[in-house]
Amino acid sequence: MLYSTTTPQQKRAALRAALASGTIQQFPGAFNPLSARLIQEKGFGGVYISGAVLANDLGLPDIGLTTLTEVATRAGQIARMTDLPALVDADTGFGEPMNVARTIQELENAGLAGCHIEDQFNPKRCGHLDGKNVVDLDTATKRIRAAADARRDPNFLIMARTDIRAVDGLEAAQDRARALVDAGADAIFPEAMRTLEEFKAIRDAVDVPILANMTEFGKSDLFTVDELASVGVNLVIYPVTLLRSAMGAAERTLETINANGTQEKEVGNMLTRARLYELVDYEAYNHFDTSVFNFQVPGQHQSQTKESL
Ligand SMILES: C[C@](O)(C(=O)O)[C@H](CC(=O)O)C(=O)O
Ligand SMILES: [Mg+2]
Repeated sequence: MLYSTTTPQQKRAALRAALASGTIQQFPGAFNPLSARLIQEKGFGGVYISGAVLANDLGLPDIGLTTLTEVATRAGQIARMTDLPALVDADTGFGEPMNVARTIQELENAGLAGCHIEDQFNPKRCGHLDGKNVVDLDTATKRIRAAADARRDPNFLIMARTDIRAVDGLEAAQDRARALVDAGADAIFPEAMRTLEEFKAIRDAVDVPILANMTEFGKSDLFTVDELASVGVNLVIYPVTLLRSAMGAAERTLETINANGTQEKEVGNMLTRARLYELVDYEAYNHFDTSVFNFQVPGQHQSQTKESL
């Protein structure tokens, strides 16, 4: 009821343990706080909070227009609705090293379990689009070092994302991944890998957990979780999947209303009122008052509820 009772510290420790468990983790992207509830209910190990989704949700393209305040606020709203650890996309860190340090502390304050910081130039773009560029090694490693030094909870996960594969090739991605780990990254997100072999090459280059981004309509095929586990991937994200599904459904429903003058035909595909109430734990709120106002009035024998007064 209200919010998760698991503390951010517990979630961070849980994320560390999950990544060290040897079992691949699957984090779907929550496009709002309620969808984080659904992700938890369906048994996933964690929640991803996508920068693309946060931007698109505001009607903006994913080109670095969102601010730290917007991202930390929304990510915090999502993180506090679930007991699962939440990993947030911090883009390029919202500036250079000093800003990156502040970003980490704000994300810690917002209750996140970790974040990833990428080595793209600003304005950044989706890692699966052409025409992106990366900063030099010195700038990239400084961002990560600043992030690692700034955290106050040693379990807050600093993941370094490198977009260099699409710019300078796979070997450059291996070299950069190693350098980012040396700079203090706890995990690596190699962006826009094209094949399973490429994931394997990154796996061979570093000893820390690695992430696979299974975003649709991008440069990677949609590998199964078993395929990804077979090449040593520790964590797979489905960043924009739920937003695309939800918006796809919304579009179809609007078309149905236009075509038929009623939504009737789509009702069977909707989350029912009962399911929606279940997800927001409506029942628990019904009982809240009765437990709080169940007190003894001096001079009377039986306890009285608010209703009987
Ligand atoms: C993972 C990602 O950074 C995101 O913001 O979710 C995006 C996803 C996408 O645009 O499909 C990315 O750059 O891959
Ligand atoms: Mg992103």
